[in-house]
Amino acid sequence: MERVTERVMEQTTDDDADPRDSDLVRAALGRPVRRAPVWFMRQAGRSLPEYRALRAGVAMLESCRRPELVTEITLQPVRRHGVDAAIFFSDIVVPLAAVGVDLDIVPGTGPVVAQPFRTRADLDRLPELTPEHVPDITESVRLLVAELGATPLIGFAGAPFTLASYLVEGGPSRNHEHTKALMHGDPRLWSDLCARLAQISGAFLRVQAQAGASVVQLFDSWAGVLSRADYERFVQPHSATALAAVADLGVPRIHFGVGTGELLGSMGAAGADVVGVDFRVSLRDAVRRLGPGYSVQGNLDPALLFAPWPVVEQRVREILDEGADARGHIVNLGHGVLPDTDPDVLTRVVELVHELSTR
Ligand SMILES: Cc1c2[nH]c(c1CCC(=O)O)Cc1[nH]c(c(CCC(=O)O)c1C)Cc1[nH]c(c(CCC(=O)O)c1C)Cc1[nH]c(c(C)c1CCC(=O)O)C2
Repeated sequence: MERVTERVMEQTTDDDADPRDSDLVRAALGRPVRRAPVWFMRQAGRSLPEYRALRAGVAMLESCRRPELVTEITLQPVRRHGVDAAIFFSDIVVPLAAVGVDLDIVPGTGPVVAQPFRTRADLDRLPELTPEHVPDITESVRLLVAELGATPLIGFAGAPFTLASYLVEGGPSRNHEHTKALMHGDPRLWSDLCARLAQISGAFLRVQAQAGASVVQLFDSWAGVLSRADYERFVQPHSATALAAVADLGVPRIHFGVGTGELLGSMGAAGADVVGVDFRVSLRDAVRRLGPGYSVQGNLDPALLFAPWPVVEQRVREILDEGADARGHIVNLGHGVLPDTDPDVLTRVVELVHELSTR
């Protein structure tokens, strides 16, 4: 643990109230932290009974558009676990629905698009996103930032590739065959589709950052199904456009995907301050692949949270130790919290990370 504490600075109380001075933001920018920041992807959601109670009878997409509900659901895991960040309660398809795409989030399945996108004419169903499409998002973020005080809010969007895969396949997909067929069969249309999606993602991130989110995360969850060559040719430029949309706002940018061990360097180069690492690659290897200019986020296997506590504890210790190789480390899972996770284990992980990384 020596190397973890070396990066930990003296506790200060002066400007504790500014989320831009939080350990999350500091770690993202490679600055010294008071203690290692920890939060969990999908921390707001089905693993919490208080979430299920609030959501009863309200459809997922509808719940994302009600500011009071969004605020309460976003705050639940912060209160319960004492995590170092809130993640905005929404979904990657919310901006697509906001511009008029006919889709639904089906429980147990995920986003389902009524008419899959396959032809140039389909682009007409994908107008650009303006802040006027999502006034409720601005309102929710403002309400949240007021409630959160010193705790930073992470805004997010889906990356063009992951969004395109839902639009082109029409729903979740194992092989992404229609997406890959379009990408390679009509590269012009693919590029135009992703350019439109990059505008939508970037604008959605910008709305959240301008309303007060302190950090943003671009989720390219399914990018790991691509070779590095295809990623760099067909995807990276569009993700770079989405990330560039908030470059002038000074909010650190996290870029995340699953199974992206071969893509980490290219995902960093798209314009990220932090690269998310899943549980397949050790943080030490990730840092080596990325080079010195990036912080890392990750990478506890969400399934390990079902193992006996000593296993979890040992792994958390290792992750903190490996993360110390990076200029900054945000402790997280390698992917989202699984629905049946015992919430008490998440709370224990937060306590352990804080205990181990506090001087
Ligand atoms: C691919 C993806 C989606 N949505 C998201 C991604 C990228 C992250 C990842 O890779 O896991 C991102 C997302 N979705 C949700 C959040 C909210 C904040 C948080 O992380 O806690 C975030 C950041 C809420 C949600 N999004 C969804 C839920 C579950 C809805 C419910 O409670 O009924 C939540 C809380 C629905 C959703 N939406 C999506 C899926 C695959 C699902 C699950 C479907 C299911 O198994 O029921 C698309």
